[in-house]
Amino acid sequence: MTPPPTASVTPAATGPVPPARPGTPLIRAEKLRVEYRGRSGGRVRALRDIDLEIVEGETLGLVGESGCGKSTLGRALLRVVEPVSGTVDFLGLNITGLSGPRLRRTRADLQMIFQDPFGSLNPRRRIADIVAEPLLRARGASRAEAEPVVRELLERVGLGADAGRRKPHEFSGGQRQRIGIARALASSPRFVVADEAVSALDVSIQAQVLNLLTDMVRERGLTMLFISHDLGVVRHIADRVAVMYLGQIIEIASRDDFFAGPAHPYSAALLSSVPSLRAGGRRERQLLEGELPDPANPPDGCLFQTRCPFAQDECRTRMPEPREIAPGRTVRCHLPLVPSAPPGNREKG
Ligand SMILES: Nc1ncnc2c1ncn2[C@@H]1O[C@H](COP(=O)(O)OP(=O)(O)OP(=O)(O)O)[C@@H](O)[C@H]1O
Repeated sequence: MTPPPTASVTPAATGPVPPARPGTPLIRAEKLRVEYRGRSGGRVRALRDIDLEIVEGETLGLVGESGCGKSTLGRALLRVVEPVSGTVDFLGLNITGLSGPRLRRTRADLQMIFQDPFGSLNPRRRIADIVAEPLLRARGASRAEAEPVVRELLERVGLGADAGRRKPHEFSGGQRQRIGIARALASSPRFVVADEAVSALDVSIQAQVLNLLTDMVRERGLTMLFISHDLGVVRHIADRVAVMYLGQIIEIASRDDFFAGPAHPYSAALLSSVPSLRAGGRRERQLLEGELPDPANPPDGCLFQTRCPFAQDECRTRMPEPREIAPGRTVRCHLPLVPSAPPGNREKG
């Protein structure tokens, strides 16, 4: 296999980035809180003290209804959105306090693929300049260094090296998303957030772009947070799945455990809304009752209790803490649908 193109670049001001070590923590969020001013004047807690670890080489799928905080989490991990409190560590370095050139150089390792290729590509610029930008700006590469990297990337994403001379309007939606992928990978990042990266595309094009993305992520050993409302796509691409509800991660599990039988009633309702994904033994559709609460005015106790068919008194008064019910499987629910593994099994890991 040809190694991925890399420019000869200046090392990050944070020091040379250590080599990839699959399975070790790459990104860690601790008590990450982000708030916005709500329409009614109240505070919307978009992220409620999120604790999350993403290990090197994995793809974590992030799902949940619109407005639950998925994009905010992706952006906060990349330091595009500033947290009110909490920290983000990248390879053990707290990047929450970085600014200026140190932040800029760290950003070379942390890139984003956007949902809307139209919105994220400047219509007046040539594709070669758009793709080269992260390499020039964040890695400090020269134009001469960037040129072969960009040509190789444009070929790799299936557009041909000459695509660099053209402008975004000359390409279809799927092609523009390929340009978005090339741009995100130009600076040889270690971590990529793909935020609804294929949602705006036709289904047939979605599959092609998704395959390209997964191939490139695998080839380069990248770590990815894959945000999507489409559970079918997440099952295809993710190693683990995290589910968000009103700014909290309410379940996190391996892809296989999750799709075999989700542990949180909210996850179960999300899954049961997709006929082809209904988990074994729970064939009936479990409708989500009621409206998503106003995030500026959330309920007491468990945030999901107003819509949960299994809610008991305790759920209405006490917020459940995250609980590890099996190795690598955490749920924030007083009454999870999947019983805790007996201690013997848990130790086997
Ligand atoms: N710039 C902003 N100003 C005010 N409120 C915001 C802002 N961005 C997001 N929010 C609010 O924060 C909450 C989380 O939004 P976010 O976009 O992160 O959710 P999401 O799960 O990604 O939704 P979607 O799937 O619709 O993109 C929502 O209540 C949203 O209205």
